[in-house]
Amino acid sequence: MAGTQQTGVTVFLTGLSGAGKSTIADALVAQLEAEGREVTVLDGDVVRTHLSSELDFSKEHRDLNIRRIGWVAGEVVKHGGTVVVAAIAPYDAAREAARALVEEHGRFLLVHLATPLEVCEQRDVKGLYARARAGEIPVFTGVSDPYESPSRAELTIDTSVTPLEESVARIRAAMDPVS
Ligand SMILES: Nc1ncnc2c1ncn2[C@@H]1O[C@H](COP(=O)(O)OS(=O)(=O)O)[C@@H](OP(=O)(O)O)[C@H]1O
Ligand SMILES: Nc1ncnc2c1ncn2[C@@H]1O[C@H](COP(=O)(O)OP(=O)(O)O)[C@@H](O)[C@H]1O
Repeated sequence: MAGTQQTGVTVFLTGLSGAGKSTIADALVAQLEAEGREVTVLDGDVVRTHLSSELDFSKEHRDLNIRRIGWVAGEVVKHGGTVVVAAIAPYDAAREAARALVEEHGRFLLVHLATPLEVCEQRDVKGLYARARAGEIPVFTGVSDPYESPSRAELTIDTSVTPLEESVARIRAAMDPVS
């Protein structure tokens, strides 16, 4: 019934490659599903395979990618759903545009994974930083392309000092509306 539908929410994880977006998204989704909640996951890598396969990593295409993610998230939230986004989303204006699309229909939590570049680079989960430093990837976020820190984030977490379980617990707590 429309009047009793729960308010939808989007958790938007932003940060450098290797900051911990996918790791935290996976653990958060596992917890939400264990609670019996269905979750729509919009992970940058997956979105770029299915929805944004023609896009490159220019500013224009990154912004378009994030606008698409924001629109899809808004559509899910409109119907009371829960969305977890994991995307670099390096530009503040695009993140705020995604926020606006979601907040037309429900709640939006921006989580800035502020893990230092040195730590992300040391992790180098996919070997991309080494390739970027070698000049094989000409525009790589944090190395040769900007990451704008959020002007407003509901949560800021540095995964080099915050255990995974604590990050998930903080985000999960922030998802519940203050009564
Ligand atoms: N040039 C360049 N810069 C940044 N990232 C790159 C690049 N090329 C490929 N990749 C891989 O693409 C993943 C980021 O995609 P996103 O859709 O999240 O990026 S964005 O939000 O549109 O900026 C990102 O995934 P994560 O490492 O999980 O962040 C990278 O694996
Ligand atoms: N406290 C932590 N929180 C999240 N990830 C961590 C933490 N400590 C180490 N890691 C590791 O850092 C890496 C983060 O990679 P990933 O989640 O793929 O980042 P992203 O999706 O932002 O590119 C993983 O290998 C993960 O195991």
